[in-house]
Amino acid sequence: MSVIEKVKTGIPGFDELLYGGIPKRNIVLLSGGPGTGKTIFSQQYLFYGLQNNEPGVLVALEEHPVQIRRNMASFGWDVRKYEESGQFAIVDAFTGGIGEAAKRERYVVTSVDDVGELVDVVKAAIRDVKAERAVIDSVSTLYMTKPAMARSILMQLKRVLSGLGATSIFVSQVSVTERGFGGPGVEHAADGIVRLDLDEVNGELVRSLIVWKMRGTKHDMKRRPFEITDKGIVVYPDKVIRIGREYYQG
Ligand SMILES: Nc1ncnc2c1ncn2[C@@H]1O[C@H](COP(=O)(O)OP(=O)(O)OP(=O)(O)O)[C@@H](O)[C@H]1O
Repeated sequence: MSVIEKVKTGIPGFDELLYGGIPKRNIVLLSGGPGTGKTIFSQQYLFYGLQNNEPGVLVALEEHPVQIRRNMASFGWDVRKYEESGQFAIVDAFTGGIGEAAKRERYVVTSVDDVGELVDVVKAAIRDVKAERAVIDSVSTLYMTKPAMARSILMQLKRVLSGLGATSIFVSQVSVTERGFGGPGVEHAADGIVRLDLDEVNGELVRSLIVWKMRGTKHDMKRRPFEITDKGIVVYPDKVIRIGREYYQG
């Protein structure tokens, strides 16, 4: 019997929900509304890899690479030395190559509407650093204006990343009230879905997550609370949370 290799996210409390980690080469859709912690979760996943000799690539579509390095450093995740040693790369799919700071970026996608160009640059970055982990933040940006293309865009990226051996998180933005994870095209194409939520309970915002699907492993089926601290995300795998979300989302 072959045992499926797992990739530890390193997020305290989370790997237990997956009985060890994400099955290798899976594409995990990390879905949630604004401010739910998707970016922090995915950056923590990459940095844990770097600390454990697993190179990574971050495809930045939502924020300037300069801002990403700064935000990561604020959690103690300083990626510069890993960029210098060739174990980490940020693909700049944000600036379009415009601006002084953008000129210093090594991997730049000039037209985000051109998925072919994006795929080529991502491929080069993955090969150069020999990435075992990849994050796209966010995939929603790629098909916001052309939802009919969502599935084919996702499949192209999946083929490249999974084919090159990377285990990936695709950040998927959904609106606060949306019950889904980013549309049927992507939800079925992804190997896993993790949903992050922020809900008002008794006048207070409460964070929780649920593993909706994960090909290649059994997984926890309960809604678990988590927190964001100065060191990143901490999940409480032994606590259950009920948020009565069905009331307003039926
Ligand atoms: N040092 C910190 N300590 C505690 N919470 C923090 C800290 N830094 C950020 N946060 C929380 O994390 C949230 C931002 O998380 P993140 O950027 O990962 O969200 P996101 O799901 O990617 O959102 P969006 O889709 O809007 O970009 C902030 O709104 C804040 O509540």
